[in-house]
Amino acid sequence: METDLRLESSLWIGNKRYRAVLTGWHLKWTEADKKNGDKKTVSVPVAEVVGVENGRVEILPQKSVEDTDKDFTGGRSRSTYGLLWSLGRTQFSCPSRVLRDQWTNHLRTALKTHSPLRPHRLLVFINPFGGKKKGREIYHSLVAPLFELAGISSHVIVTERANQARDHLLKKDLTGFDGVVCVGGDGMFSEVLHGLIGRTQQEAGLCETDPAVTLQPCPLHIGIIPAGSTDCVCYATVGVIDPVSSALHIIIGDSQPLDVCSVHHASTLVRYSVSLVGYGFYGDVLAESEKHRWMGPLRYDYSGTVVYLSNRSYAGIVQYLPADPLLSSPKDKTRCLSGCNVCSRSTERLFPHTSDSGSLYSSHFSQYSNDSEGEWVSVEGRFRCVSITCMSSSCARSPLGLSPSAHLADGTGDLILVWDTHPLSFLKFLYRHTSTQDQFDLPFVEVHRVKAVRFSLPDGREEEVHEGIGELNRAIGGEEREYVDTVSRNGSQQQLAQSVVERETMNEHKTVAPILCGLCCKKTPAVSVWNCDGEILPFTEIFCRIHGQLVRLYARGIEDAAAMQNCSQESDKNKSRCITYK
Ligand SMILES: Nc1ncnc2c1ncn2[C@@H]1O[C@H](COP(=O)(O)OP(=O)(O)OP(=O)(O)O)[C@@H](O)[C@H]1O
Repeated sequence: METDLRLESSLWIGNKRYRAVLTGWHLKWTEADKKNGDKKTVSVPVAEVVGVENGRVEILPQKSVEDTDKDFTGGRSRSTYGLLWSLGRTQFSCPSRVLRDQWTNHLRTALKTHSPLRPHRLLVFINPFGGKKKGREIYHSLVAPLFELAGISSHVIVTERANQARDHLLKKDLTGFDGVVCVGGDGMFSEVLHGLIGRTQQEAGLCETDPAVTLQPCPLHIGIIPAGSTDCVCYATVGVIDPVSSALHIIIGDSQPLDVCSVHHASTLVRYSVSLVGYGFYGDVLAESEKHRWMGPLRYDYSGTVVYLSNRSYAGIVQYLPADPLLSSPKDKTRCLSGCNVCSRSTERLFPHTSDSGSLYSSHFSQYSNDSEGEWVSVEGRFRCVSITCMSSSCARSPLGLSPSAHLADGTGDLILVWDTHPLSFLKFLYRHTSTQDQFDLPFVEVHRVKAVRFSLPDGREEEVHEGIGELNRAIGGEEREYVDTVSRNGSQQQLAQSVVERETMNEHKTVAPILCGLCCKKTPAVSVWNCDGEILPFTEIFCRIHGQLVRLYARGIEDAAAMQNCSQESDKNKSRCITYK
């Protein structure tokens, strides 16, 4: 194959002549008319080539093609500044049309054979109302031209209602698609996540509601084009919120596996989460912010302040199944970066070298069997917050995230327990999320790497909750309906019997919390609510299980920013690497 693909000839970039060689894995060109010592060579991995087109082509901000006989244009993804990627464009001129056609054909074949994970056909969902309502514009002006250059055909659906993307993925024919792209924020990603996981389990004949069932990983990749008000999943998996960088990761077929946490109540699957499942402070902030949606993104700052000032802690029993401490620790001060060793070892653990994935999954499942029940650890007390996160959950405001050493794909989550403490100490904990100081290095904070977590209320809480229900209804009338809506709107899957959820929801009101009623409430509520990736859960007592590498994103994780920075400076020194050549 290497020999078939090899092509070598003189090419011109501008008025300089180069000796160009395509080997299959690399396209290289070296200045031809210089003395040997002065000759510079540019080497572009074929895996980074976005596409090739005949003629002199401009791609961004607007596509234009000057159809000439002897030119072709190559686009490649390149890191411009740290984690930000952009399109590098090179215009080559050949001595003849025949040679030009040979080059474009060889390059296209090399892309097929040496970069096999590239998508050819994508299903794209655009939420026109996400974030600043610019989803459509972002996709058509920044992303679609790149997909076109890469020869990717996309079927675009602009959503007309919430959950349209999820329902489509659950019910419609997905044959021929390599991946699903969501243009929107975390809510839109969550829809696609639920749709794809549900569809995969349906097809495998698996029951998602049972936490003991080992779920099938999704065959389709998910791409995220950030266009929401919160784009945490994109930030934590790409390292930057930039539609062009994300589009380039999709085009070159980068693949980042991701752990997913399933949240269950009794025998019901409530939701899937990849980021935060948080009780106490984070639940209260979300509940409070829902009352002030009219404030826009400011509502989170406002609600955070209100909830902080209300100085609440909640009683609870937390049981957790620790992960193997020999593999990694949430306090080991490492970061999960591209090509992470911990995640790679986990891949070997979850998917040993055999095609029999059924048995592999059952071996993983044994960790949850009765044999491991003895390993459960139980703690009881009053907590400011209880959080479970499958990833660092870094975002622009908290660049290191809730758990800076968490891994994207090691099959574990981090459980963060913040015990009741003095308000100023808690403020210190919160503040440390915005700095590089270690938020776990505080006496009232515990962090554990876990495979599963159970949360329950201590005995006797039930009565207190009953008393609180009146207050709840007075403070946030109609909340009961809202709970049911939340589950049916965002809750897991079609096959979750709605009636079960509604019945459970009604029952749960006997035990579930009066949610936050702000500073106006004289009595501290007995229980908080769970914030699950930005949605309020209708149940207090939950069971969470981490599913290793259940989905794959078109991303490559966080590249080492320092290394990338050096690379970028090097490339600036050598202008020929910033390819815009003729
Ligand atoms: N056409 C639509 N109309 C109304 N809601 C929609 C539509 N399409 C998707 N949604 C829903 O909008 C919600 C928010 O979308 P998204 O995450 O894209 O934006 P966002 O601005 O980041 O949202 P938020 O800040 O509320 O999380 C999602 O839960 C999604 O289900």
